[in-house]
Parts: sequence; C-alpha cells; structure tokens
Amino acid sequence: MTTAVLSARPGAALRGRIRVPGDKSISHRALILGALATGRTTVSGLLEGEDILATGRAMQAFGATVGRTGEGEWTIEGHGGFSTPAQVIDCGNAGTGVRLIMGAAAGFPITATFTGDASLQKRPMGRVLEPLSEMGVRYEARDGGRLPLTLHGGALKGLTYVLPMASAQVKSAVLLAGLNAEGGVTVIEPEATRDHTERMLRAFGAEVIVADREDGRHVRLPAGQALTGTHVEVPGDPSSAAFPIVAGLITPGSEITIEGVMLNSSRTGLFETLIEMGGDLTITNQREAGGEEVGDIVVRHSALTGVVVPPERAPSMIDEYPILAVAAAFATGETVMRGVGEMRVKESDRIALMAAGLQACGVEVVEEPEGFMVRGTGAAPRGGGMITTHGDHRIAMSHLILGLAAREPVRVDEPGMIATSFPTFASLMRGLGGDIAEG
Ligand SMILES: O=C(O)C1=C[C@@H](OP(=O)(O)O)[C@@H](O)[C@H](O)C1
Ligand SMILES: C=C(OP(=O)(O)O)C(=O)O
Repeated sequence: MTTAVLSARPGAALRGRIRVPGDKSISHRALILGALATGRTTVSGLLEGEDILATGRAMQAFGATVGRTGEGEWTIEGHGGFSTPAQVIDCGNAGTGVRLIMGAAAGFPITATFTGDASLQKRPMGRVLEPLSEMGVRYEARDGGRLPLTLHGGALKGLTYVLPMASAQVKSAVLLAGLNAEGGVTVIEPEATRDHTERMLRAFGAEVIVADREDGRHVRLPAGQALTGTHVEVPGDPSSAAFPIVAGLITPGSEITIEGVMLNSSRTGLFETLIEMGGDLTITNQREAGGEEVGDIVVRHSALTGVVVPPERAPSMIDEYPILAVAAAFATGETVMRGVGEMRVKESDRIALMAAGLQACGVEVVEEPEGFMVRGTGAAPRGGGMITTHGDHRIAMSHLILGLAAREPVRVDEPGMIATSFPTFASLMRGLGGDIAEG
C-alpha cells in the first residue's frame, strides 16, 4: 500500500475509446472453479488486480497450478479438490475472494487459516460461517467471526438456506461448499443477486437448477457433481466502466466509448439509473461473449436530474452507489438512495465516507442509517476536498472523477488501493484527457 496522494484537476473535455479490465467477480470465480475442477482451465481477459492476484496465490496454496501466459491470459491446472495449504491464506482486500474461497475449501477434509488486510479484518464473515457451520464446518474466529480465522472442512451435509441479506458472496460460498455436500444445496434469495457463480458452474459442467418462485429465486445444486476444466472469456467490468461513464456525463464537451462492457442485467442498475437521470448513454455492438451479453457504451456530457433510486435495484448496482452519488452531485435536485445498508460493510463504510467526502467538496448530503440523499444544484460543485478513503478503491476513484469536473482539484489518500480492482484507472483517464497526477 502506498501513502502517496493522487489529485484530479478540472480541465478538458474527455474524449476517446477505451476498454476497461476484466470483470472482478468473474475473474475470482474463474480461478476458484478452475482450481476445483479436474484438468486445464484457460482464462482470457482476467483482471490482473490485487484482489484477483491474491485469489490466484490462494489457489496455488490449495494445490492448483496457476500460471500466466500473456496479458490477461492465465491457465489453471486443477486436481478436482483442495489440499491442506502450507501457509496462511491471505486474501488481501478482497471480500469476494475470502468468502468464496472459504466456501470452496469447506467441502474438503482440510484445515486452513484465512486472513486479509486491515479493511478485510473488519468485515463480517459470520454471514458465511453461519450457513457453512450448519453444513458441518467447524471454525475458530475472533469476535463474531472476523479474520483471521481457521476453518476445518469436510463431511458436509446438504442445506436449504434462505439468504438473510442480498449477497452473491454468501450465495456463492454455499453453492461452492455444496459441490461436496451430501444431498447438495438450495439457496433461496428473496432478492436476486449477480448470477456469475451459477453460470460458471454450468460452464464447468455442473447442473444448476434455477426457479423464480413467490418467495424469491431458488438456486439448487444437486449432489455429486464434478467440474471439468474449460475456457473462460472474461468481459469488461461494468463496475469499472462506471467511472469513465460518469466522468463523461459530468465533464462538458465529453464523448467516450467504452468497448466490451458486460451487460448482465444483475449488474446494470447504474446504467438504468443514469439513463433515468437524463444521461446520454447508448449501447451499440451488443453481442454475446463468454456466455455473457456485452456491448460498447457511448456516453456524452448530459444535464442530469435527481431521481429516487428504487431500493429493489440495489443488488444490481451495490458497488456503484459511490460513483452514482458523484453523478447526483452534478444533477439538478435530490437523488435518494435507500435500502443500501450493505454499503456500510464493504471495504469501508461507504455511506459515511461518501457523505463526508462530498460534503468536503461543498455538496449537500443527508445521511440515513440505510441510505443517503445527495442534493445537486445543477452546477459543478466546488470540489477542493482532501479525501480520506480508508483504503477503499471505489471511494478513491469516485472522488477523483468528481475532481475532473468540479471547480477546484480534489485529492485522495491511499490511491495505491485502486489497483485492487482497476489498476489502469489513472492511465485510462489520462488517455481520455483527464488531469490525474500524483501530489
Ligand atoms: O459476488 C461478488 O462477486 C460480489 C458481490 C457483492 O458483494 P456482496 O455479496 O457482499 O453483496 C459485491 O459488492 C462485490 O464487489 C462482488
Ligand atoms: C465490495 C467490493 O469488493 P469485495 O467485497 O470483493 O471486497 C467492491 O469491489 O466494491
């Protein structure tokens, strides 16, 4: 982690065509399923961010052979199971990494100790430990299930589990443990969350039965299934594309094209919301790639109007509320974001940090326990803040985008953390004409 400061200065219109790195959710899953499978998995377009590199090292530690053959090109030789690792599994900053890997490891008669960085050590792991314990996992953890923790897996029973919160990570942990549980598993999600695990399990040869019922989506993984190595093509990450998209909307004179963005409807809530706000966002060249819908997104500077974001949209844009709040700061009127309490247990308390950061830049924000409201005046906010990010990549990137179009520069601390999810962020934004520099 670096302690340098990065600043964004208002300036020119942003113009050009870019491609954002591969999707983070799919990249984690490709490495994990590749390691669980038998045989060779090849991946193209893998996100080479710190979160994913940590998952790659973890898969090596559990016995897979993971290698890089070119930019974004990786191979995983899986042995159809995990063996006891010789070292502590350090997942760095990645909630997705540690929660999915704990689920995957739980199915095997092994012991493993997991840890992460200071941010990850504060995040709740009980949400995964609870269903895994019901399946038969034993563990030792700090207060209420925080990292570091030691997990003892194997001899799992099947489970039908109703998700107590909208979390694709918890769903995925149960499904991955279910691969080696007697009787298989069913996860019932009252609110549908991203479905990348279900799709990828099928791509690796497993049967996954999904049914939409009155009480939610039922995802059933029948028992006794083996995974076989395959090829995974990772599409562009919509959660990363969100940053240049909002930059284009709020910076006068801008026109940007972002190529190859994944358009899975469980991830596109932000795009819907921006269009409702009056954002000029068009999708061209829509096609299928690697089992996902992708397209090129063209964005032009637009006059935005505040909206009430439907709370039921939250799972499809949970990581995008920080950058939506920046768009809202440039809009006319109030943007209301409710039903987003999950934001408080991400890499940081994202409601608190967005409220503090925007207020430091002269924007009016009202914070609520499970939401917040941003009041825009239709004019560029003052900017000028020095933002404390608590090492949260999305807090850093959101405020840098604000700084490109505010009246005064915006500075963020711990910018090194941006490399967890979007290592090329600053260089791509500079290539479009954005003034982002150290100091
Ligand atoms: O499953 C995934 O890949 C993710 C699920 C979401 O977390 P939750 O499951 O905690 O909502 C999201 O915030 C995270 O960035 C990635
Ligand atoms: C919440 C995020 O990731 P994770 O939970 O994997 O740390 C994110 O990338 O915004």
